[in-house]
Amino acid sequence: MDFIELEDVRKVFDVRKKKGFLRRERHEVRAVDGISFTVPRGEMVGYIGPNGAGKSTTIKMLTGILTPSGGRVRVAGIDPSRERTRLAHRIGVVFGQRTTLWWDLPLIDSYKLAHRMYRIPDARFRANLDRCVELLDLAELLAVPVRQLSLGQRMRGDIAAALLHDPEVLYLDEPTIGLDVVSKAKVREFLRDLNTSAGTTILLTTHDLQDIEQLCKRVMVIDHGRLMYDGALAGLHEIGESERTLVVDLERELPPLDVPGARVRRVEGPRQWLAFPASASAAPLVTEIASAYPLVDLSVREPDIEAVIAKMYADRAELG
Ligand SMILES: Nc1ncnc2c1ncn2[C@@H]1O[C@H](COP(=O)(O)OP(=O)(O)OP(=O)(O)O)[C@@H](O)[C@H]1O
Repeated sequence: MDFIELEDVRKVFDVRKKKGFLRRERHEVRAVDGISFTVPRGEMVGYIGPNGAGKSTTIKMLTGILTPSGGRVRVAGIDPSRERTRLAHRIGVVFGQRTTLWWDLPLIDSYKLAHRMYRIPDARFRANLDRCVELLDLAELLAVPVRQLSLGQRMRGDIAAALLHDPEVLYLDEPTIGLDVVSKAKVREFLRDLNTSAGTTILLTTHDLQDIEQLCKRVMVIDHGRLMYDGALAGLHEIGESERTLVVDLERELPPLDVPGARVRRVEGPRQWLAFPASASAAPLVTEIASAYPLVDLSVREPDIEAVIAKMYADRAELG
C-alpha cells in the first residue's frame, strides 16, 4: 500500500477583498485544484513550484491542519483531517520559516516537552535524542535559549524536534532556506541518512533545486494548484527541451565552428561553447569536431535544472 495517497484533492479558499469604502467582494482562490499522487513508504520526493503554487496548502492537508474542499487524502491509511491527533504520532513536520521550538527556553526543554507530549518511551527518547545530537551537531546548543540560536542552528534543532517520536514520514517545507553552504550540506547529509538508514518517507518542499538534485530521484512540480510533472528529475530535461553544452578548447582562436546538430553560443579566445539538445548523443559531435578542427580538450556540461524549471514556469504563465 502507498504510504501517502491523494486523489483529486482540492482546496478552495473564500477570500473577501475590500472594494471601495464599504463594499467587499468575495472570490475563490483555488489553492489546490485537483491533485492526485501517491508516495510509497521509504521514498524521498521533491515537491516544487513557484510562490503561491499550493505546496504549503498540500502539506497542511497532509498533516490535517487544513480540511480539503474535495477529494481524498490518506496518510498511513488515516484521513488526516478526521484523525489529526492519531496521525500526529506518525508524522513529523518542519516549516523552515517558522519554528516549533519554545523561543525563550533552552533547546533541550522543547525536546523534554515533546518527550511528554508524544509519550515517547524513555529509552527510545534517549536513543533518538543522542542520535540527533550527534548527527546534527547539537551538543553545544542544548542549553542555549532558542532565540539565541542562528538560523542554521535553529533549523537543525527543529529537525531534531520533528524526529524524536520516530515519525514514519517527514514533511519538510523549505528546510534549507537562509542557510549557509556548510549548514545546507549538513542538513542534506542528515536527511539522506535518515531516508536510507531509518527508511523514513520524506516529502521535501524547497525553492533550492540543489536540495532536489542532491536528495530526490523523483520530483513533482506544482503550479496554480495543479500537478504539472511527476517523475524522474532527469525527465524534466526532456520536457523542458533543455540543452547540454560542449565546451571545446582549440589550439588557437577560430571563427565559430560549423558543426551540424550544434550551435555555437559563445566564443572566448580559443574556447567555444556549443549547445545541443539534451536528448541527443554527444558522441557524433565530438567525432566531427575532432576530425575537422585542431582540438586540445573537450568537456560536456549537463543542462542547468534551474533553467529548465524557470522555462517550464514561463511557458505555463504564457498559456494562461
Ligand atoms: N488561509 C488562506 N486564505 C486564503 N488564501 C490562501 C490561504 N492560504 C493560502 N492561500 C492562497 O492559496 C494559494 C497557494 O498558497 P500556498 O501557500 O499553498 O503556496 P506555496 O506553493 O506554498 O507558496 P510559497 O512558495 O510562496 O510558500 C496562494 O494564492 C495563497 O495566497
